[in-house]
Amino acid sequence: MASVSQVSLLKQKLHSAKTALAEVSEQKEQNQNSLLQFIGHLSLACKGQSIELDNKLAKLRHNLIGQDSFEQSLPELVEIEHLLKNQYHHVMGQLEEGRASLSKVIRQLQRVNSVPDKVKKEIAYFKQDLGKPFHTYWDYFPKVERLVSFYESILQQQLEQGDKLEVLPKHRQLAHELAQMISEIEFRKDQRDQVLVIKDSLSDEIEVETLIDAYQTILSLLLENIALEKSASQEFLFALNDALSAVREVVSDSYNSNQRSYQLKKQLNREINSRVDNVGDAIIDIDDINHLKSQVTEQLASIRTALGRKEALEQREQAMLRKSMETMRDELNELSKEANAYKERLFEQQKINLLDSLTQLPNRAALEERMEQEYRNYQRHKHPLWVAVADIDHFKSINDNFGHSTGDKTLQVISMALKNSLRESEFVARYGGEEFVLIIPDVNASDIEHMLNRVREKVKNIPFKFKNQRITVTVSIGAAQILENEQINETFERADAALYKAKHESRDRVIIDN
Ligand SMILES: Nc1nc2c(ncn2[C@@H]2O[C@H](COP(=O)(O)OP(=O)(O)OP(=O)(O)O)[C@@H](O)[C@H]2O)c(=O)[nH]1
Repeated sequence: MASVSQVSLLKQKLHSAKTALAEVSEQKEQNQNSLLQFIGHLSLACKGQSIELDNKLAKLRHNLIGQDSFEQSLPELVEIEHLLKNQYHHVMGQLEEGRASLSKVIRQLQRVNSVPDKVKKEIAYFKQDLGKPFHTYWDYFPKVERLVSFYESILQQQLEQGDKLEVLPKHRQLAHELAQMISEIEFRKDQRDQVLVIKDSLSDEIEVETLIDAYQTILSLLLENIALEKSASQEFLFALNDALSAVREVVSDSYNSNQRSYQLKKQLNREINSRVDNVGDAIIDIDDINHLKSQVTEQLASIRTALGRKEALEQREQAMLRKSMETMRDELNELSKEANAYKERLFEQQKINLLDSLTQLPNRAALEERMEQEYRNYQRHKHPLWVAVADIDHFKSINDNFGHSTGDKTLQVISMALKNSLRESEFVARYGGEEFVLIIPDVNASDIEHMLNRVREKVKNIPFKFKNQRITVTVSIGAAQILENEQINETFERADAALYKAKHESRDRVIIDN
């Protein structure tokens, strides 16, 4: 009996265990299905964000369908979690970048003068709103749409106004390039103030009309330069020609008048001679003394007249000669004045040609001349000779943050500091942009690094203050010593490569090529 009841109890237990097992596996299947469903939705939601993530999710879904437990897929899940995390940071980064570029565009929009007041206000609110970070792309897209609508209303307004041209980033770029080009052109002293005004007008807020005006003015200044140079030579040639023809005229005048007066003189001489002969004949022929007296008196009177005429002729000749000599002297004086002015102009032009107009340091042409000269010295005496290339660090950010004319002033101040930190026998030129080349003779290898570091520190210690902000500007320097059998250009290239290294090793440093 007891065993019968035990068996039925066991049966009961077995039945309920079976039911429980069935429930558990049903539950598991349900869980697995929900997981599959979840992964399916996650795949859809993430689709297109990252190919790697897409592939991993598809593979996981595929694996889970064939498996009766998802434990095997745990490593894949961990990987996907990692990818999702990365994706999150990537998206956040992109959103932040998007927000920053929207803010930049908005700042540019705020600079446009012709924005209607109402839109101006909306833009200001929008800008405040942009200060808050975005969390999803859905925060970002409407902002872009809004921005486009601002553009549209500004464009609309401008179309209605009709005359003012819209300032595009391309125009700003052109203005920037023009300003840079101006820095590289050598203008005459009397043109420089005008050029500075144009340069100022090109920094920061420009209008398209300003840009066009600037182009026109610069072009006419350049043309004027060319024309002036040409007319200077022309003036000189004309003056030279005038003077030469004056000389020729004087010579031929004096020849002609000489010829004429020679004939006259000959005739006069003949007359005088014949008078004298007549007197002689009279003395021989005439016996009556009274008659002789009157004859002689008559002859003498005509001799006197002839002599008087002769004297008058000679005086006239003398006066004519003096006059033509004076004309010739005046012409020659004029010519030599002209030649001096021309010489001065050429000298001035030569000086301009060798000086950088912005910094007044020697320019690239002057550098080449000096390099040749130092190279010749080196070949003769074999004393040490160094070439160093210095470049201002992050100079672009000075232009970007404080404007091109502040950039120009910075270049001027640094140029002076470089020049003042060198000895008389040393040389610095502006090679271009924010790059300078130093030629340093007679310094030993053990001293050069210390010497260049002094130059670097000198620049670093300049107390720049822009927009009430104390700024430290630094330079990186690369240097090389000329080697036996090396051309100086090769030394320059090694110095430039050392500068490149200095730039890559955190800047504000001196690197010597060894
Ligand atoms: N204001 C002004 N800027 C100039 C002149 N010549 C060149 N520049 C600017 O100098 C900047 C040089 O920038 P980059 O070559 O990028 O170098 P950087 O910003 O100094 O950076 P690193 O050299 O890498 O430290 C550019 O923005 C040029 O427009 C000039 O005569 N005046």
